[in-house]
Amino acid sequence: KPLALPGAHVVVTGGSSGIGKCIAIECYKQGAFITLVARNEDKLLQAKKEIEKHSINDKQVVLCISVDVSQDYSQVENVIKQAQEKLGPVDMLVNCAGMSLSGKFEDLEVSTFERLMSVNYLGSVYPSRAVITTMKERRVGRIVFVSSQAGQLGLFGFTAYSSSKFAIRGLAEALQMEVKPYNVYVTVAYPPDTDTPGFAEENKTKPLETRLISETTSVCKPEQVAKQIVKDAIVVTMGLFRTIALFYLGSFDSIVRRCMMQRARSEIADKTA
Ligand SMILES: NC(=O)C1=CN([C@@H]2O[C@H](COP(=O)(O)OP(=O)(O)OC[C@H]3O[C@@H](n4cnc5c(N)ncnc54)[C@H](OP(=O)(O)O)[C@@H]3O)[C@@H](O)[C@H]2O)C=CC1
Ligand SMILES: CCCCCCCCCCCCCCCC(=O)[C@@H](N)CO
Repeated sequence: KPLALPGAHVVVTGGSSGIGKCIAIECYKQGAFITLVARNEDKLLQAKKEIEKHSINDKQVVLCISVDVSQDYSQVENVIKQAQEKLGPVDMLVNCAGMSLSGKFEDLEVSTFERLMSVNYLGSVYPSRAVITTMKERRVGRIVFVSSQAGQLGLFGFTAYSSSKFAIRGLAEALQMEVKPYNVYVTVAYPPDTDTPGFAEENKTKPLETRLISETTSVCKPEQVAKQIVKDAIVVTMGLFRTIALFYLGSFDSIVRRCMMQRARSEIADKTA
């Protein structure tokens, strides 16, 4: 049942920096082949060199592809095609590309809401949409979404960021219900503040209240956050919320399974008729 990482193809968006880079290193250390997806080519090459230091055999490959995951679906689809041609079908997709901008609601430009929604939300929809058909066909796959603690609680200064991270949760839970019968598993990570280049950038413009709220918890190391995310993706378990919702989700899952079986039966009946 757990996904075997040795020899697996893992695509990490946002894999050139911070949490994404640490996730790539963690998977590479366990024998995976990696595709890094981000915009800046220098940062991609830098990260590739760093990741390659952790190889455990001489067959492992780190592929880099530059694309903006938030702009054009057909570009993202092409990137996934290229990656699959070089390293085979994607076994695990980690949607880690994202950014944070904070400020009081009335001080944020309207364009900031559009930007965060495209990068954090659509930037997770596009790569997932591009891998899902093959995963369902192969009956193999993991899709990881990186939300945030600010994706569980709406917090001062995060009207634009929190909503883009809440959106990810809705997407992930709905998608999980669709793909579970195909042995494809979806996980969502809700990390706390983590010491990354993106976090340093965010702190330059954080409102005081946001900073004080954020300082009530400690800052995590990206290696530690990455380790947990990879572990949760390999061995899928249930969080507290999911346990409470177990009855409902379980009965919904069985509706989905029943429909799938019914459809399969009528297809067979049609063929033999
Ligand atoms: N650090 C933290 O405190 C927390 C972070 N998170 C989330 O974790 C994720 C990673 O954060 P963190 O490691 O701090 O971020 P970093 O800023 O350090 O790294 C972001 C990565 O995403 C890439 N990226 C950003 N925008 C795009 C885009 N439009 N298209 C393709 N790639 C893109 C960047 O490369 P490039 O710029 O070259 O494209 C880079 O590789 C984000 O989704 C963030 O919201 C969640 C909770 C806490
Ligand atoms: C049941 C839920 C538990 C909630 C615990 C309470 C936490 C309050 C402090 C939260 C600090 C803000 C985190 C945002 C991290 C982030 O996404 C940005 N740093 C990205 O750069």
